[in-house]
Amino acid sequence: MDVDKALLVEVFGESSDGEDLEEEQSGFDNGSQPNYSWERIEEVKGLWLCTDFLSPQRQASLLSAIQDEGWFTEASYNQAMRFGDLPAWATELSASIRDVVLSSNNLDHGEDELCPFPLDLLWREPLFDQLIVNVYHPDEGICGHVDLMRFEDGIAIVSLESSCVMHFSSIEGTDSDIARTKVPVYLTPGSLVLMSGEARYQWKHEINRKPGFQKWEGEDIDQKRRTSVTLRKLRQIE
Ligand SMILES: O=C(O)CCC(=O)C(=O)O
Ligand SMILES: [Fe+2]
Repeated sequence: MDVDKALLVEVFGESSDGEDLEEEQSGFDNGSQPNYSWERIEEVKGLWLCTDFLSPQRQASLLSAIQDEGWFTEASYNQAMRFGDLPAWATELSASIRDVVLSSNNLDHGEDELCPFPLDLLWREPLFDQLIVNVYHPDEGICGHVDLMRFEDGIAIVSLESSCVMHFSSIEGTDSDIARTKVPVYLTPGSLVLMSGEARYQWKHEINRKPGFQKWEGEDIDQKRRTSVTLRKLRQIE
């Protein structure tokens, strides 16, 4: 087995017709029925959450593939970026994102609003060509921002290691109710967030991990190290 194949097998398991593996890899409980849980965040058009995107085993494998890159050898290193050709594990992750969108029930609905990722974005090649891995220690987060315009529409974020709340706030002025309201989204390890359209361009996203801000259903979230993988596509320069 060559190194790339060995790595892919480690991260994503052996391709096999065995039923158990099929279930593990595809999220299909009987080979035909999709069983991923997709949640549409109603307040933020274009924002979708798939809470069970990666099984615990795949989360562990993905983390070890990231670790094997050797990007985070010092505690002070907390971000790595790659452009263009992505590592094999990230290309596989992209393929899994395409698969999990295709498994959603809403594809043939015809209404973009009910599809987790617009189909024209889903079928672009490559789906993603830019990768950021962020490592956050307790109390560290990311300030409210809209991702840079140098990236196309259609952004994916995979969460690993621990849970956090990401807040979305409209970029509209501060006067309206909608601008004041922050929409909380609970990101658990193994979850996938997809942002397109309004969610990508009209809403800022932030993770405030200062004491008192990480609460879910009234309870403080116990902060631990969190790793995230963000996948985007660079805009072509015209
Ligand atoms: O870590 C995250 O979940 C978000 C990262 C992010 O928003 C970014 O890299 O632009
Ligand atoms: Fe971002």
